[in-house]
Amino acid sequence: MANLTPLHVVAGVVRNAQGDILLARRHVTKEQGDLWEFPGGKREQGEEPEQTLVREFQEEVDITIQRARPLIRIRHTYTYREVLLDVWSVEQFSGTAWGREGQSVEWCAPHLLRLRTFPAANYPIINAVLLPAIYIISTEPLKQNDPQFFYQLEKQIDNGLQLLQFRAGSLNDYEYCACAEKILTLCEPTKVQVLLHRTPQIVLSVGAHGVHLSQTALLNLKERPLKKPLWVASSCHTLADIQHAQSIGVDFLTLGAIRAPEPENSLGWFNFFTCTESAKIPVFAVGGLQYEDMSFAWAHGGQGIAGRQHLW
Ligand SMILES: Nc1nc2c([nH]c(=O)n2[C@H]2C[C@H](O)[C@@H](COP(=O)(O)OP(=O)(O)OP(=O)(O)O)O2)c(=O)[nH]1
Ligand SMILES: [Mg+2]
Repeated sequence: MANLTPLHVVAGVVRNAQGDILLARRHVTKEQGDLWEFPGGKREQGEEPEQTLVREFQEEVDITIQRARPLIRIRHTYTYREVLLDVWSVEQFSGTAWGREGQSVEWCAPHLLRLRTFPAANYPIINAVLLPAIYIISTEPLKQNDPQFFYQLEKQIDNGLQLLQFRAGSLNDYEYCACAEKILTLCEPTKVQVLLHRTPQIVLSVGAHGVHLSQTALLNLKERPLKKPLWVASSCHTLADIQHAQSIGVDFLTLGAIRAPEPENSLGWFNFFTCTESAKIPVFAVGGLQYEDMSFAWAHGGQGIAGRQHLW
């Protein structure tokens, strides 16, 4: 008889001082043999996921984990079993990694992760690894050369901005493109990824890093509008939106509003969690959030938080 409970597997993403990520190569005789993986293994009875993570890292790669936080949970059905891959981001560890079970281990630069062959469940996890925990949505510039807007942008870049969505409903396409080009120039030295809340054609014409689709734009699409490695992100409000986003190959999404101006329209953390549990791609919480909400987002299966009022 088929086993209906998914096999709970806890794995960890560890970065060294250069930002490279620890990978291990699964033994050729194991399930998913000869593929690269994030070290980890099956949760044993009575263990909390964090205890599994600590034990598996000790057993497999001789690393002692001091602090970790949830990154993403993905359910994947292999022919032999459904697996719940519970992936953690390791924030503090000690020790020097080596393959205690005879497996190869390697530190891999993030931009090379997509070139490695992993088990099928891992592909959305790679996006979660490549994305930061904060997705900043810009405020509206008043005009194409709004000095206050660019001052704020430079401040954000100095504060470590990594992922930006440029939103400016009041600018026409010409003004929007001029502004986007200036943003891209300012963001280039620190490799900030800039997604445009406009058409995929505009993304290609100005050389941005991807598109952010509104819920309406998402629902009108039948296929992914840009090729990888450009990002395709979208705004979602319901589980049906999420399923559509996944069916066309969206890379990540924002889900909210967690706290809407009218409380009766708020999604809330419990509903957010229900959605992230069935989602197979990274989900940012959005809507009335502040930096202090980050640990709630992580605890409820989110990649992190997105927003503008309080974050920009
Ligand atoms: N550790 C790990 N397992 C993964 C990844 N991706 C993925 O699909 N899996 C699957 C493969 C296996 O079916 C399962 C993990 O099993 P495992 O063989 O690592 O478990 P374990 O360390 O407890 O090994 P063992 O004691 O059974 O030998 O999860 C990943 O990135 N890391
Ligand atoms: Mg293992």
